[in-house]
Amino acid sequence: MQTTTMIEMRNITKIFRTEELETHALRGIDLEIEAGEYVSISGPSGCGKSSLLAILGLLDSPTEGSYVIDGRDASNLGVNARAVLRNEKIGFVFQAFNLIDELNVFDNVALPLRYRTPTPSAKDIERKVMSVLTDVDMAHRHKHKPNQLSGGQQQRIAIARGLVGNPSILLVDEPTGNLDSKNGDMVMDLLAQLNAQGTTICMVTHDPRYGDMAGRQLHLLDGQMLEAVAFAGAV
Ligand SMILES: Nc1ncnc2c1ncn2[C@@H]1O[C@H](COP(=O)(O)OP(=O)(O)OP(=O)(O)O)[C@@H](O)[C@H]1O
Repeated sequence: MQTTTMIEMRNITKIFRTEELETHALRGIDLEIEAGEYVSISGPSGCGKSSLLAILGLLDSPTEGSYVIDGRDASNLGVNARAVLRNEKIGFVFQAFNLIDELNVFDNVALPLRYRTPTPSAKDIERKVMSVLTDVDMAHRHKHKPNQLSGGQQQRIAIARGLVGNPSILLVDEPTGNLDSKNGDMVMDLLAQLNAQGTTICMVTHDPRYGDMAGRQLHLLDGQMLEAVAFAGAV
């Protein structure tokens, strides 16, 4: 079967430097993620998970190393070029949902499309937003404000916002951290279902129960990949 490589990192290093201190957050990370994979990354506090996710998500650049996403070299892009590529290629889901309280569900989900140049037509935006809201079973709530929804529902809206631009990869950071176990399980089931339908997912979690749901589990320690355990899983 032919596969497409979505993520290709080689020897990624991240060093944070201040006048007195040098912190090696990532030490030579090699990472490949194929289209359709569901990968989890876990590890103890301070091991480099957020630093890696920030580079994967084009929020930060590495000190050294190469990063190709969906065939585009992102290793040495300036801030503006990185932002354009991020909008096109990356969907984010955060622990804290990060929805805008003043906007209704529809407008929250539409946001990544409205930042696009050229901006899609209103009709196109409506079609895409309602389609992803249907995928997460929240179309009936499109006029609600985030504070009128449960935590689990808010995270489903955040997932819809992550998916609306048809990204190459959905980056998910501790998606159940703010949820009770019932809502957490529901969000994890939704991610598994989206992956089964073809969405490529990379999730950072320190919860081993949820790491198990990914097709491949990676472990970070002191800025290095410990092991790569491959399962027949969802791929
Ligand atoms: N902006 C920064 N300036 C200096 N050091 C930093 C910065 N960001 C992270 N670090 C350091 O880099 C290392 C990795 O941090 P990172 O936040 O990536 O870990 P993490 O695995 O996400 O931790 P946690 O699970 O606690 O969120 C840590 O030693 C941290 O102190």
